[in-house]
Amino acid sequence: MKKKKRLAVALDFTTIEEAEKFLYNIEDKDIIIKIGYSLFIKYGTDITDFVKNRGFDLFLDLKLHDIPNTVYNGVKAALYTGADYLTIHTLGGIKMLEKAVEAKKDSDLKLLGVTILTSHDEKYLDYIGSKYSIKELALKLSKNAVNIGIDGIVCSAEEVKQIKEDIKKEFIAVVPGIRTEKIEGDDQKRVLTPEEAINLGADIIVVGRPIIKAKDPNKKIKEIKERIN
Ligand SMILES: O=C(O)c1cc(=O)[nH]c(=O)n1[C@@H]1O[C@H](COP(=O)(O)O)[C@@H](O)[C@H]1O
Repeated sequence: MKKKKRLAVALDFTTIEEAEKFLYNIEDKDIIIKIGYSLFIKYGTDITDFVKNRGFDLFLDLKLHDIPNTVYNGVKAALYTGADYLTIHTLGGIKMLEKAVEAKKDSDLKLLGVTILTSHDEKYLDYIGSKYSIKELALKLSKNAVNIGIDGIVCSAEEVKQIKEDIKKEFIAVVPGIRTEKIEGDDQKRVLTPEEAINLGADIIVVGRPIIKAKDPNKKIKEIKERIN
């Protein structure tokens, strides 16, 4: 059986040259590469093809959030990239999620429903007028998404344990907001370490800056993998 990859590296560069240079130097192929829209908007399938052709699993992070018909077409379009994973916002609502599931149909694409971004803290609840706590809201959104047929959810390590315990159906729990040390002026609010996230139930952790800005990214990948295995 194919070994499950537990580390997704967020390739949050702004030019394809930086991304290519980074990937040429990466020794470990046993990782997932996440491409967000900073690269995808500019380079489209040039960047996704590059990731696939180098043998990495492709995590396309477009966080779709729109009317159902537009998201349906967006998911259909994403299928052409050969992505293994694609993010959509669970806050987009039930109809939108249903259309996303319909669009991916029998393909191998795994849809990941983002719950509450790891850069938010409780202040966000006031902003959206939620009567729920972040934990409650993330759980509610995850349950809806998984019931509709979304393959996985994205949440912080703070919520993942309860979400894993409360949802009986099988799904993938993806956890960003991972830190090995403090980053000055960090925009992330709900963060934990790689091993904490995995011990709390994450199936995949997403790590960006701690790896791509490391002096030696290969060493950092190795260190994180040792910490989660
Ligand atoms: O969907 C995501 O990947 C995502 C969801 C979320 O709640 N928080 C979050 O940080 N992410 C992404 O995960 C990556 C985290 O990067 P670092 O904060 O640099 O480790 C970024 O590419 C974010 O866009």
